[in-house]
Amino acid sequence: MAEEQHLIFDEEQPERYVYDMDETKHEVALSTKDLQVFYGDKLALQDADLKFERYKITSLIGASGSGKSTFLRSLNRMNDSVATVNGNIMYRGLDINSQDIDVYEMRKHIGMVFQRPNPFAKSISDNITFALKQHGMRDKQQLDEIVETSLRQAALWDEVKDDLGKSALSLSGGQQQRLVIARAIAMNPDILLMDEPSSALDPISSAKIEDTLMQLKEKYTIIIVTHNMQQAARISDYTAFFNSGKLVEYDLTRKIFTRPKVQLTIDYVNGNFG
Ligand SMILES: Nc1ncnc2c1ncn2[C@@H]1O[C@H](COP(=O)(O)OP(=O)(O)OP(=O)(O)O)[C@@H](O)[C@H]1O
Repeated sequence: MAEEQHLIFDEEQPERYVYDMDETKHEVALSTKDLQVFYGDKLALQDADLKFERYKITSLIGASGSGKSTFLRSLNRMNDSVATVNGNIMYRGLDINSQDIDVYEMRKHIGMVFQRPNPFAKSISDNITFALKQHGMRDKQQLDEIVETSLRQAALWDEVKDDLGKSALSLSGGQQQRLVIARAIAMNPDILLMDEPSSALDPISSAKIEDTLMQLKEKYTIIIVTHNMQQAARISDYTAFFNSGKLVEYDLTRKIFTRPKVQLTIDYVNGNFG
C-alpha cells in the first residue's frame, strides 16, 4: 500500500505515456487517430490516439472539463451536430468518422448508454422491441426471445419477468438504467459506450450496474466514462487519463492506479486535483 500512497519515482518521468497495444496479441475493437474536436473555434480535444481491446472494459477518467465525454461521444458520432470532429475512428477497417458512413447503421454496432436512465414512456418489453420493430422485425417469438435474452444479460430479467407489460417509468432508477442497457444490447452491438452510467444511482444500484458490466464484457467491448476512481479500478482492464483536452496516460488499469508514469496522473490518482 505504501507504494500506492506515495508514488515517487527516481527515473525521469515522461509528460505523456500511451500503452502500445500489440495488435498481434490483442484484438483491437476500435481505435482513434489524430482526433481533434472543436466546439466553434475552441479546441476541446486533441492528441487522443487510443486502441480499445475487444471484450475488455476501458475507463476514461479525468477532472471535469478534461474532454472525456467529448471523446466518448465522438466515438459514435454524437457530436456531429454540435462540434467539428477531425481525424480517424477505425472500426472493422472502416473510418467511421468519414462523411459517407451511415451513422444510423453504425450506431447499431456502437451503442451508447447515458448518465441518466432514459427509458421510453412505454412498457418494459416495448422499450426493447421498439427499435427492432422499426428495423422491420415482426416475428413475435423472435422478439420475445430478444426481450428475455437482453434483460437476462442486463441482469434485470428476474426482477421484471412477470411485469413486462408494465410502464418502464414504474421501475427504480437502477432498474431503468439496466433496462436502457438491455435496450442497447437488443440491437446486438459490438461496442457499448457508457457516459457515467451509474453516477446518478444509489450505491446498491451502482454496484449492480458494475456487476452487470463485468458480465457484459464477455460479449461486448465497453468504454466507460467515470468520475469514480474506485469504480475504474474495480471494473476496468485499461484506463485512459485525460487532462485539459488531451490524453495524458493510457495503460493497464492496475498500472495507472499503482504505478503511473506521468506526474499529472500521479497527482490525479492521489486526489491532489480534480
Ligand atoms: N456542446 C458543447 N458546446 C461547447 N463546449 C462544450 C460542449 N460540450 C463540452 N464543451 C466543452 O468542452 C470541454 C470538455 O468538456 P467535456 O464535457 O468533454 O469534459 P468532461 O471531462 O467529460 O467533463 P465532465 O466530467 O464534467 O462531464 C469543456 O471545456 C466543455 O465546456
